Amino acid sequence: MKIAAGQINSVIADFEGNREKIVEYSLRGAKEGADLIVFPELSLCGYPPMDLLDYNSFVEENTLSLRWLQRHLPAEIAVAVGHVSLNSSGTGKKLRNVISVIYGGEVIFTQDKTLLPTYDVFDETRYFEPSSERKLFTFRGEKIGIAICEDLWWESARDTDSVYPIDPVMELLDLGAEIILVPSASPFHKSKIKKRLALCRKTIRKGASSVFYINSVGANDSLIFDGNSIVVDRKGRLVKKAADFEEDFFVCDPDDSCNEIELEYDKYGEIEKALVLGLRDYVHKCGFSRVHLGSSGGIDSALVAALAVKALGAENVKTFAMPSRYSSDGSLTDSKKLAENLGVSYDVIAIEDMFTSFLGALEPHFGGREMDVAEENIQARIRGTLMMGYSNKWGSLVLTTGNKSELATGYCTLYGDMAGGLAVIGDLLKTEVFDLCRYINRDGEIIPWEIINKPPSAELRPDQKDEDSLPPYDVLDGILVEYLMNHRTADEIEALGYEPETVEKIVKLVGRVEYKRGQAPPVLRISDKAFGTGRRMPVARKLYEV
Ligand SMILES: Nc1ncnc2c1ncn2[C@@H]1O[C@H](COP(=O)(O)OP(=O)(O)OC[C@H]2O[C@@H]([n+]3cccc(C(=O)O)c3)[C@H](O)[C@@H]2O)[C@@H](O)[C@H]1O
Ligand SMILES: Nc1ncnc2c1ncn2[C@@H]1O[C@H](COP(=O)(O)OP(=O)(O)OP(=O)(O)O)[C@@H](O)[C@H]1O
Ligand SMILES: NC(=O)CC[C@H](N)C(=O)O
Repeated sequence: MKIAAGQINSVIADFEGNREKIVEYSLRGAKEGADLIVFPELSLCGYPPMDLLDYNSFVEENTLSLRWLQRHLPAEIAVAVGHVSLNSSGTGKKLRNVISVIYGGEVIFTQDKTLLPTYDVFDETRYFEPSSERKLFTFRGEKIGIAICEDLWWESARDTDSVYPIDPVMELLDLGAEIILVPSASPFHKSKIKKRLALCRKTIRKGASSVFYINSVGANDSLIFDGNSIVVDRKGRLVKKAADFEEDFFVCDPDDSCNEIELEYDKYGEIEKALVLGLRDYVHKCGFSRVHLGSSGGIDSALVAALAVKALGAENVKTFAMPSRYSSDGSLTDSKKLAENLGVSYDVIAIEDMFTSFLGALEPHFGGREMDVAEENIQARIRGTLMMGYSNKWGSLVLTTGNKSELATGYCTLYGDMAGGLAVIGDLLKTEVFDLCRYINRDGEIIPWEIINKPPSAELRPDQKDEDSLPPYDVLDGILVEYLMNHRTADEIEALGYEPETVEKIVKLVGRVEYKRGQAPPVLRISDKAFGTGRRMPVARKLYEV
C-alpha cells in the first residue's frame, strides 16, 4: 500500500486556497501511484480556528468545501482531509473535529477525534464533542485506523497534563487495525519530533504494522507547526521523514522501505528555522510584506533584524537607529555595521529634541522629583511612537525585540519598546539569544561580534547595565526555567542551590508584571511553556508568593 503525505500550510479560513492545495497535492499523489493521501488535522479550515467556530457560516464553509472536493479530487486516489462538522448526536457540543476519506467522489469513511486537548495552548473541548466510537476502514485489502493528533498522545498526556479514560490507538488495534494514520496539527517546541517518534514507536509495540504521522506546517499567530511528518514501519524504524518547516510531499510504502533514517537534532538550527517560519507566516498571513524595527546596537534587536532578513529578504526589512543623550558611540557604529552586514536599509532619527520637549512639558507636573524610570521610559515611548508612525504611513509591521527573560521580569517599557505587532524572540531566554546569535555566525560574521560581546544595556540612563537591575543572565534564566517551565516554588528553587534573596526577588517580579505581558504582542512559541495563551494568570490579585 502506497500512502502519500500532503504536508501543507493551510491558512485559517482560506477555504478556497486550502482546498485547491489539497487537489494539487492529491493530483501529485495520484500521478506518483499512491493509493491514499493524508492531509493534516483540520487542513480544510486551518488550525486552530478558535471562535470562528461560533459562526454557522464558517461551519457551513467546511461542509461546502468537502462537497467541492468530492467533485474535484482525482477519482483514482483516496484522500483523507481534516475539517469540522456538526455534531448530529443531539447532545453535547455543537461540533466535531473530523477526518473524512473521499474516494471516487464519495465520502467512504469518517472518524471523529476522541481526545480533545485542553491544556497549555489547546482549547478543544470549548468547541468539540469527543468521538464515542473508534472505527476502521478497509482499503485495497488493508485495515486502516485513524487517530487524530492528540488521539496518539494518550500515553504522554497521562504522564503530564490530562488523564484520558480511553486509549483510541489501543481500541483501533483491538478492532484489527494494521495501518494507523495520524493526521495532526502538532505545534513545534524544542525537540518535539523526538516525542512524536517515540509515540509512533510505542504504537508499533502495541501491534500496528505502520504509523503515518502527517503533520501541519506553517505558523498561525504564536503557534508554529514544523511539519516533520514521519512514517514508522513494523520494526519501529523511521523510514520516511518530510522536510521541517516547509511544505512537503512524499509517497511511502513502509514494506518497501528498508533504510532507517537517522533523526538529526540541531537545537539552534531548529529554533532558527521555527522563528523564521513564524515571522514570515505572521507577516504574510496578516497581509504585510515589510517590517521595521528600532536597532540599538544591542543583541536583541540585532537578532530580530537577522531573523527578519532570513524570513522576508533584506529588501523588506528596515532598521532605525534612534539615539538619545544616553546612547553610547557603539550604539550607532554597531547598528550601522549590522545594517551593512545584513544589507538592510538604515536611517537615524535622533530623539534628543523630542525627549527635551517631553521633559519640558512634564516638568511642572513632576513636582521637582528626581530623575527615575519615568524619564527613562519616555525615551522608549518616543521610539515606540516613531516606529508606529512609520508603520501607519507605509503599512510596514513593527517587530518588537524583547526576549523571554525581559518579558518575565518586566524589564521593558509598556507602550515603549513593547509597542509593535509581533514579539519575535519573546520565547527565547537571554542566554538562548546569545547562543542563537553565535549559531547564526557559525560560518562567518552576520551579527557583528562587537554586538554579541558587549554587556547588555538599555541605555536609558548614564552607564546603565542590565546587571544593575537584574542578576547575571545565566542565574536569572536558571531560576526562570525552574519557576516558569518546571513550576517549582521559591523554596524548591532555593533548595537547588540558588541564592534565596535572588530567587524571591525574581519570583515576585514575575508575578508583579503580569499586566505587561497581558498587553504584549503575540510571542512566537518555541518552548513547551511560552507567554501567551499557554500560560494564563490573573492580573488583579494578591501576590501569591510561591
Ligand atoms: N496591574 C497593572 N495593570 C496595568 N497597568 C499597570 C499595573 N501596574 C502598573 N501598571 C502601569 O505600568 C507602569 C509601569 O510600567 P512601565 O511604564 O513599563 O515602567 P517600569 O516597569 O517601571 O520600568 C521599565 C523598566 O524596564 C527597563 N527597560 C526599559 C526599556 C528597555 C529595556 C531593555 O533592556 O530592553 C529595559 C527600564 O530601565 C525600567 O527599569 C505604571 O506606571 C502603571 O502605569
Ligand atoms: N538607540 C536606539 N535606537 C533604536 N532603537 C532603540 C534604541 N534603544 C532602544 N531601542 C529599541 O528598544 C529595544 C529595547 O532596547 P534595549 O537597548 O534594552 O535592547 P537591545 O539593545 O536590543 O538589547 P540589549 O537588551 O542587549 O541592550 C531595542 O531592541 C530597540 O528595538
Ligand atoms: N492538535 C492536537 O491535538 C495537538 C496535541 C498534541 N499533544 C501535540 O502537541 O502535538
